[in-house]
Amino acid sequence: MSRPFVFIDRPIPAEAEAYIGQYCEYAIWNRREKMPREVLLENMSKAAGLLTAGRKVDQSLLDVSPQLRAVSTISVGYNHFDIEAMKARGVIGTHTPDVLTETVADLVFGLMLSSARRIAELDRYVKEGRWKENDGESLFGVDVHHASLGIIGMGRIGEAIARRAKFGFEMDVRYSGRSRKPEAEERYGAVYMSMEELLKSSDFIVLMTPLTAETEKLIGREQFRLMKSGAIFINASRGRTVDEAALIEALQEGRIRAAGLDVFEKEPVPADNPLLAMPNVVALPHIGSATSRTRFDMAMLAARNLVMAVTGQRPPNVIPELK
Ligand SMILES: NC(=O)C1=CN([C@@H]2O[C@H](COP(=O)(O)OP(=O)(O)OC[C@H]3O[C@@H](n4cnc5c(N)ncnc54)[C@H](O)[C@@H]3O)[C@@H](O)[C@H]2O)C=CC1
Ligand SMILES: O=C(O)C(=O)CO
Repeated sequence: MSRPFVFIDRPIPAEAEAYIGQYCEYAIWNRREKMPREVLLENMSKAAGLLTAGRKVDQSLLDVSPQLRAVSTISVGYNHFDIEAMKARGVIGTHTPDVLTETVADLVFGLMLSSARRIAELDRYVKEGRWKENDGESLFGVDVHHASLGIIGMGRIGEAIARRAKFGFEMDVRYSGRSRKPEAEERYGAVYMSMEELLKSSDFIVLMTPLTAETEKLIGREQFRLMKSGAIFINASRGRTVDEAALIEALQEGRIRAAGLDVFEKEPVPADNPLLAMPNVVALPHIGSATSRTRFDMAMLAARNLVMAVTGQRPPNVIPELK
């Protein structure tokens, strides 16, 4: 039987590339710069599989990919997949859940601690030689331990955040969502409540949902108005789950104390985004899963998913909507 041809649209670890090479013919775009469209078109015209991390898989891509049977993304989020178009064409979509859960939860805690204790802001202050200006109180922050934490999106990562909150920081955890999560209630004492109640009562609010039609701009002007005065808002989900203009307004008006953001409406975030000029905003370049080990594990899992899908086996990580 001839080996399937797959296209890898970004550099990946040598081990993942070698693994794919054991089972498939492949081409790889091994450079950091933007791929010319002709390269994509040429490869997709014959590819049975695509390994990517965020490329839009929509009708226009499917139209130039007549042989395509599977797309494997090196991410747990798959909002770049047009699920209906993939379903209609019978294209399998896989992602990389679980392997990044703890790494992302660590980063969320980093954002919480940095926003509450002003770590990034005061790091700049010391390095700029301004320590001598200090009058004590102007450097005060707020405590993370024993504070209340509202998690919107109590999934894999949400639970890992709840575990750290409960056992590491003795926080009072609450969550909202479409359904109750009895394990999270039992293990972390998480209290289920409406989003409105959660917003009104939490010192920290962490957004950890996938981006879907339902969660797009889930947090907007009305939701920021409901938040406790002095609340800290953390987003490590996707930029578009938040109405960024409303977030900017809430910060400018001092309705909320601070924000910790790993994701933005537009990425890379433009240098003139007002959020970047705010000392009480911690801004990171979408690095939730970015540790060497986790990125390696994600690439290996995505490679396995791809190989299984294009060699006629059922990969373990087909996205739920396409199962
Ligand atoms: N910043 C980063 O680098 C990373 C961001 N992410 C984002 O985090 C998301 C979550 O990942 P996992 O926890 O693995 O997914 P998951 O599917 O285990 O959890 C998502 C949770 O959100 C809940 N949810 C969905 N719609 C909701 C709504 N309207 N209100 C409240 N809850 C809702 C779901 O019921 C589920 O419990 C990913 O889809 C991705 O967008 C994931 C990894 C890294
Ligand atoms: O996995 C994801 O969804 C990311 O955003 C990057 O790890």
